[in-house]
Amino acid sequence: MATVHRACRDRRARTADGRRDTGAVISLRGAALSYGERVVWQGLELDVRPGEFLAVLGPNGSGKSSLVRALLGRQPLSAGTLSVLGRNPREASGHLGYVPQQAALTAQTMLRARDLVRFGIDGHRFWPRPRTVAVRRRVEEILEAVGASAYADVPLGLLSGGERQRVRIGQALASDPRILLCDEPLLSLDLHHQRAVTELVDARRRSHGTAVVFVTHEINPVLALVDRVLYLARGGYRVGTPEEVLTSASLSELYGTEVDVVRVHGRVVVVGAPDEPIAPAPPHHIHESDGVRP
Ligand SMILES: Nc1ncnc2c1ncn2[C@@H]1O[C@H](COP(=O)(O)OP(=O)(O)OP(=O)(O)O)[C@@H](O)[C@H]1O
Repeated sequence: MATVHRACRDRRARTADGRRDTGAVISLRGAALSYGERVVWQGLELDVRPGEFLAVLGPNGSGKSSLVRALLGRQPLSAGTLSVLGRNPREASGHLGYVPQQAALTAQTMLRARDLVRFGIDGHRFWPRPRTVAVRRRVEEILEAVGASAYADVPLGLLSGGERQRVRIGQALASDPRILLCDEPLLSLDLHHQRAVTELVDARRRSHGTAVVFVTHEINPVLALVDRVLYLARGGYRVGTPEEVLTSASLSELYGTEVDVVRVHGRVVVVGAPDEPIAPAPPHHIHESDGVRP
């Protein structure tokens, strides 16, 4: 027995690529992602801890969704290493919950919230799936947890954007993930639904220690919840608490142009940040100490 424990301890002590385990559920070292000649980001050093809420910000085309795809094991890095739960991201994908960007659904779809959540539990199995009492009970629990019980049997195409987003979060949570990846889950939601969605995600990470990587264009709806911000722009990045990263000095340096960060009534407003992707800065722009804040 003691041998087994020691073996487990030893396995935990090292990550898949032989580095000492820091307890991080996501670990990127010297990571770069390119499409052909186009370098999206590079030199990325990042550890995400269990239960941490990391918001990923940046202008259009800065590589936020590409990062999510890399974490899902769907997009290889062009340099550096990425480990998810101490493994290759593909091997860890069963422990990840993913809330994709809002996809258009036809009003004709007959799929219901109940079906989508069930796919989250047993979607990886081939049909026919046994509808066990345990699965049915779990579906009900999740629908209840995300506040979707009332419309569990309504075709998804007839639900509002906010209702659908609750169901998607339910689907992502159904497999009891250790990491939740959310790609712009607040897009096109009104303030009330934005709050409901962010509270659901926050409750999950507090109750289960699920790490959250939350891509968003708009920091304010999650500002009070996030532990750290990863801000991608111009091929580089900054990472740290919102107070560290969302400053005029930090973002001006990252963008290579003057950017003002103003705080008004508890909201953060970034003024002067270019919307369009700018050519990445040359590699020497990224300092070793950039953004690597414990
Ligand atoms: N499969 C691909 N092949 C080639 N280029 C790609 C591919 N996917 C994304 N890109 C390009 O990589 C860059 C980063 O795209 P990505 O979707 O990751 O950015 P983003 O920050 O999520 O953007 P947005 O905020 O607009 O959703 C963009 O310039 C995009 O056109």
